Amino acid sequence: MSASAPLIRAHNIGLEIAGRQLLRDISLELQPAEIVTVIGPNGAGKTTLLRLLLGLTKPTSGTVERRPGLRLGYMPQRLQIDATMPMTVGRFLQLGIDGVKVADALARVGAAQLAGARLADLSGGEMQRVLLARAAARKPQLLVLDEPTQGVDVGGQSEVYQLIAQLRDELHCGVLLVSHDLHLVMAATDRVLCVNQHICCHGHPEQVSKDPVYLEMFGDKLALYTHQHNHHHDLSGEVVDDGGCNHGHDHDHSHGHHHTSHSTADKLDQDAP
Ligand SMILES: Nc1ncnc2c1ncn2[C@@H]1O[C@H](COP(=O)(O)OP(=O)(O)OP(=O)(O)O)[C@@H](O)[C@H]1O
Repeated sequence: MSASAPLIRAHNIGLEIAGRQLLRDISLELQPAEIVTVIGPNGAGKTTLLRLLLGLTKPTSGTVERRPGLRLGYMPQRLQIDATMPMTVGRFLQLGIDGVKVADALARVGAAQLAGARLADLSGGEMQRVLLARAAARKPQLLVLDEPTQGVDVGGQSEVYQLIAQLRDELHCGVLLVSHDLHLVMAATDRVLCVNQHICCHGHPEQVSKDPVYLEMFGDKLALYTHQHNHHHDLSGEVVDDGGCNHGHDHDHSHGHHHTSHSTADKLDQDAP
């Protein structure tokens, strides 16, 4: 593969475990310096997809090709830290990675002051920055981040996404991330893959956010982010009192479908990216 060839290419991959099809028919390419975000409901197979692409799990069908010698930086979904563990941030960054310059690695994520702090004392947002610093320290060609804003307060979440975009610009690496922060991630990604056992829809964020399958899957959730309603509207737009029950819904079109309808998803299924 040449320098402009995809970093990873998956062709029709699927995974079946104990008779259960966790993922099926997934084809995709990850390009250098591109930010790709995987979204989907809980249990949709997002983490499993990352593991297949990284080669941590072998697909039961299809093939995954990685660029030979591909340098990966992986930030897992969670890291359990024992509160009594005395390890400092600086030491943690050096573990298993040769020649890491701790000050540079932390400066890259705006956390230079944390070098001497104990890992167990970090706040959620500080911990995510340190994990990002560690993933970036290998100067990866592909940075893989599983829910990078876990434990980060709402105010800090957009900073994490800005930081990810900054790392991409600085390291010219591809970024593959799983996220539940729909409202933030849509602004900070080049391409979105909406997954629920298979790829339900994909494309540029503005395309995907108008896709009926996406709206069906996330319409309610998006409405929650944009505004909270404690009332409904009738067809002419007049407010109808519903007795003060706070549903957090958008207008009428978001009602009645909290889960993906596979029949619709399958009907609208598109070509792989
Ligand atoms: N090794 C395994 N053996 C059996 N089932 C598994 C295995 N790994 C994952 N699963 C199942 O596959 C499904 C998808 O899991 P996965 O962790 O990939 O979902 P996810 O989309 O990342 O979910 P979440 O948003 O909740 O993190 C789940 O139902 C999970 O229980």
